[in-house]
Amino acid sequence: MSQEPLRIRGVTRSFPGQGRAGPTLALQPTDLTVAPGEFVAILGPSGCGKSTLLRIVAGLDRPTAGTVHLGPREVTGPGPDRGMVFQSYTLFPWLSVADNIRYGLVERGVKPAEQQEILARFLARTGLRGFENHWPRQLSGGMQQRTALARALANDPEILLLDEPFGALDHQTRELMQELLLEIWQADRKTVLFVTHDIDEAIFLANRVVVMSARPGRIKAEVKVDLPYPREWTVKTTPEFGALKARLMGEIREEVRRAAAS
Ligand SMILES: Nc1ncnc2c1ncn2[C@@H]1O[C@H](COP(=O)(O)OP(=O)(O)OP(=O)(O)O)[C@@H](O)[C@H]1O
Repeated sequence: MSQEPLRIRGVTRSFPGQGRAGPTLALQPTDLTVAPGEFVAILGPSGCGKSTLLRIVAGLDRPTAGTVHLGPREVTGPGPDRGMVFQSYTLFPWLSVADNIRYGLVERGVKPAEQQEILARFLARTGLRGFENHWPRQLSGGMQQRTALARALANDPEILLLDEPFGALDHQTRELMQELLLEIWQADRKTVLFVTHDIDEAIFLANRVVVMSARPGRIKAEVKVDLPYPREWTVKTTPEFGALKARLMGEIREEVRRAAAS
């Protein structure tokens, strides 16, 4: 699928109150453009509306006001042009690894020979060769997320939407998954919008880090990450990485304090 820019314009979201509680304003008017092939990380404290914004881009939620366009098309619901991976494991438990990865291809009526070719490619790229007949419950958390990533990529979406995809993994597995994602991105340059609250993860992966304020969320800062690609884990030990980290820590600490005081 050719890639198109993502344009988020004036998107707000408030959730109706329940009982005596008033409505929750989750997102203040938000504008963001993501260019084709860019890797943008959205960083922010818990509850600042990161997932809400990503769900709106995915078409799983509707904004209270504002619009989202992928190329010329307005987003009004989910579609195969956007591939999503969530933090919680969302594989279909009744389908094998292979059938999970093939799911979107079967839905779209892709010919069986082409399905096999795509499946083989993404099993190899995500290191899952040999596990195609396993059930999700037989896989470690890291392998489940590899399968989820392969499932999203197999549909050749215009943009990948990743919501804390490694958030439930242990530290070592998380770092390996970051390297795997980076390898895939460096090879394909697929547009990525990646939500995280992990500063190191955001810097290591992204070209640009967008920092959100405490709730109600808005974009309060944007930091370009000029570290060259291909990146290896050793980049985390460089002074340039340290300087970016110090700057982003400052931005985030301010927001966490504000959130705790409110
Ligand atoms: N369906 C909903 N109904 C009511 N309130 C909601 C709903 N979804 C989100 N919220 C509220 O909107 C705010 C933003 O939530 P969101 O999940 O987008 O934050 P987040 O930045 O992704 O947080 P975290 O990092 O903890 O996942 C929170 O206060 C949350 O309670």
